[in-house]
Amino acid sequence: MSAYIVYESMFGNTAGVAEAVANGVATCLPVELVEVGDAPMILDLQAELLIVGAPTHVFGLSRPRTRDDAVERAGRVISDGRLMRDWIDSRSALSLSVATFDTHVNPPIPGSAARTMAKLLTRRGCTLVADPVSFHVSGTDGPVSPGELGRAIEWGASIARRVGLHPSPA
Ligand SMILES: Cc1cc2nc3c(=O)[nH]c(=O)nc-3n(C[C@H](O)[C@H](O)[C@H](O)COP(=O)(O)O)c2cc1C
Repeated sequence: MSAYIVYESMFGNTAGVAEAVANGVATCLPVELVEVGDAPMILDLQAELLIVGAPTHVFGLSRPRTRDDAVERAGRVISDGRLMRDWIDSRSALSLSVATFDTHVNPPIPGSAARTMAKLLTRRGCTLVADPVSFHVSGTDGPVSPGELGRAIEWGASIARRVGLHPSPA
């Protein structure tokens, strides 16, 4: 059994949280971490557990317009290719175990990329193995709020333990 973590990130905060989640998962399962623009097609994934992470943009997942706003703000961003919503948007049924996380400003405002991704993936037949979770950043550009990277490591480890101990039936 192995895990794949795919993330989208403009300013680097979600990338940092994804790395922390990967460190947690790696305590139990082999794991690969990849930016969404470099990920294989979702249908071709050779993993039993898929974890996806993205920044919350305008109450949900990024769109071309919100990506442009991030570029205007930062000049350069990490994710400048395929959108997470397009990567997830497979027309075929999927049967992966999935968990979703996002980054989100603190104090929180309504809406969550993690919940949007969970909805898109379960609609395609994936099974959620944990409730969608948000990790906080201190402002639009970050940094990740104190304690959140530790929480991300523990979240990754808890999912890997759960899935590793109770693999879904073949
Ligand atoms: C265009 C844009 C829209 C955003 N909309 C929201 C929002 O609706 N809710 C929220 O909590 N944060 C919002 N944010 C803040 C992002 O969630 C924050 O920039 C992100 O967590 C940083 O992650 P990253 O460094 O991986 O891009 C927005 C940021 C941008 C650039």
